[in-house]
Amino acid sequence: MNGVSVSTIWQALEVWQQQGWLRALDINFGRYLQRQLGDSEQSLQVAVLATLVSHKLGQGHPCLKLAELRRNPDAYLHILPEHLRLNPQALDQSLAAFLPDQIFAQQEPMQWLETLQQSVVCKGEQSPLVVVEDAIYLRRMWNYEQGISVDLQRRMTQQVPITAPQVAEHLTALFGPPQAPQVSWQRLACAMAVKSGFSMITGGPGTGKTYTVVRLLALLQALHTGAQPLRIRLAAPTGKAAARMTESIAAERANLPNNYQQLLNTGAETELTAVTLHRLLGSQPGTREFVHHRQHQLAIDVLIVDEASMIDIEMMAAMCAALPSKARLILLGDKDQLASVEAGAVLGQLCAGADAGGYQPATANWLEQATGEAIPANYIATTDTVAPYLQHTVMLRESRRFDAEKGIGKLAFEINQQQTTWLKSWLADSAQATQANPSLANIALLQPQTAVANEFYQFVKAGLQPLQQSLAERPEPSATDIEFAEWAARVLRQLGQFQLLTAVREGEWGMQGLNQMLESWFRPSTNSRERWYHGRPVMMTHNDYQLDLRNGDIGIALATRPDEPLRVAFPALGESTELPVRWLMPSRLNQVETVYAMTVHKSQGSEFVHTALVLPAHDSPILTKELLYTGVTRAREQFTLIAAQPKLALKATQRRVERYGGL
Ligand SMILES: Nc1ncnc2c1ncn2[C@@H]1O[C@H](COP(=O)(O)OP(=O)(O)OP(=O)(O)O)[C@@H](O)[C@H]1O
Repeated sequence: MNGVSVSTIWQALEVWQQQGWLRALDINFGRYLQRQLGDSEQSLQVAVLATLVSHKLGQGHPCLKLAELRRNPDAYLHILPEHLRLNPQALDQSLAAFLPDQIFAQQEPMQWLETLQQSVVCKGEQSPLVVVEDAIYLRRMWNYEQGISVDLQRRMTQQVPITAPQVAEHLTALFGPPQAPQVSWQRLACAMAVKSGFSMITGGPGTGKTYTVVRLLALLQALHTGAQPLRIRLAAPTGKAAARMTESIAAERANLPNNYQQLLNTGAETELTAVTLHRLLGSQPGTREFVHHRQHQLAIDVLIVDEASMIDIEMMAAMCAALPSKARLILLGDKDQLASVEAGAVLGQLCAGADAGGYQPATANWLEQATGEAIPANYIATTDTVAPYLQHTVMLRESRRFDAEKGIGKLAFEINQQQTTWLKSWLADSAQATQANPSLANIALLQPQTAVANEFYQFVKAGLQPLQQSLAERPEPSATDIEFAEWAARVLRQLGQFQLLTAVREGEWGMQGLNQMLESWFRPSTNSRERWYHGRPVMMTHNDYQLDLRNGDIGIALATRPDEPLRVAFPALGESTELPVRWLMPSRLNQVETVYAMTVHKSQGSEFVHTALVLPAHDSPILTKELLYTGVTRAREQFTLIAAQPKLALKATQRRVERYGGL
């Protein structure tokens, strides 16, 4: 070893932990292994690596990549908290020598791999760490990845006895005939999904994922020859995504031809109400275990999961284990969105390369025969190397909601493609760009220099005005409970009309700072000190199984009659309940935060009529094209970018999220 000694590096890790830059959990894991191995330089090397593996896991990476650590220690380990990254001058100079770039400057961490591989912590089937090339995994993460790979390989090779002409006939009834030279990727997606035990349908907003899935459900039942209808379940990673899936499927189902609609009227078998994955698998409070697992699998034939970009590898592994090997798994989602905040980027990794198609001739042949569509030559693989997952993936390419040449669609497209020419000119003068091209009217750029600028205040005030109005339209005290609940439901709907999204949590333009400021602007002056006040919008920050509330669920505190306490209204749980909202006492809600502003991460799976994305005033590795794309595509009708430094949007567009993993 050369350069800084390993004990100095270990000392730096301890400093990071004291500063709160590293979780105690991470360093304790390193300490634990070191104690097992005894006092030596080698065991300290193992302890450093183990601590960093745990640290990366906390950031959502299933493994530590040594080549990345070597290439760019500061950026890769990303240990400084946001406020220090945004304001490096605030860093105590005595800490500068402990930063990753300094301590790893003359290290060759790859050489440490040998030590690690020789160590008992990597030997045997139960070892806590696993090394694969330059990647170091926690055993648990490695097992998840292996479990998922083996499971999906098996599903992909499952033989499904369905012939192309059978499929073609139904596709024509459900979608109409092929419209050459246009290619219907939706028809292709259905043909793909009925032929295989595992398939993925990826596409941006409004590309018809729901439209396709409803037809796919009908097609699956129509092709099924068993005595009983297929048992189909729908699920999504979050409560909100599940509720949206249920709603959009119910709406789209009404457009099916009658005979196909009837196939979906099978009562309990085709359960068209989507549930969260946690509920489907049966989560058990206080444990990682689910009611359903490999030894007690779900009694279903088909599982369709929406918003699959939010599935982390632990959940994916649990889902694969709980799904019978003969059951079909269909994942829907937008591969270009941010991945789950937990570890892994399952959909992004499995669908990597889907833009280019990558179909082997055999795959393309089946698809063409079953659909009558001609797959353009540029989507056929040009090499003999088979990309197995791509043989089970269809990307929907045409957005029905957004025109790629107009406003929100244009902005999302340019960011997603990492193209900066148009973006640069739009950022330089968005008003001029809209004047020259009125189809850009649903996107706007605001450049307030500080968050207290009047320009920003006026913007937010206008955005929240309809909500304030509906809060003021409280029924008279003599109104019935139902009338109060209906009013609360109207207020909740207004909450979905306008939403500020932030890239970061801390700082002037971070979620916390903005929420504090907006509270000071908009809370009623009568209770300026109370944590809870009439009109406080809140979001759950954790799952609460007792209250049946999920991380990300949104409610609002409302004062009803003068003699009643303040209560928080959340959307009702299902159609069976009488009231459109349910009321909870604030004292029962321990894990909530104010949500005038929410982070882009938390906004996944939601859409707002007018979405405003706020960028910080300084660059940060958090600003990536995935974050911008996810933020922009949360907007249904209007999008505003708020950036004191618009050029940061260009930097972000050029930066990608790196999530390493072996799927
Ligand atoms: N092939 C089609 N023919 C006619 N209309 C279609 C077709 N595909 C989609 N649509 C319509 O386009 C709109 C968007 O489709 P859909 O809601 O299925 O997209 P999505 O990908 O599920 O969107 P989201 O981003 O909300 O998940 C819907 O109104 C749908 O009915």
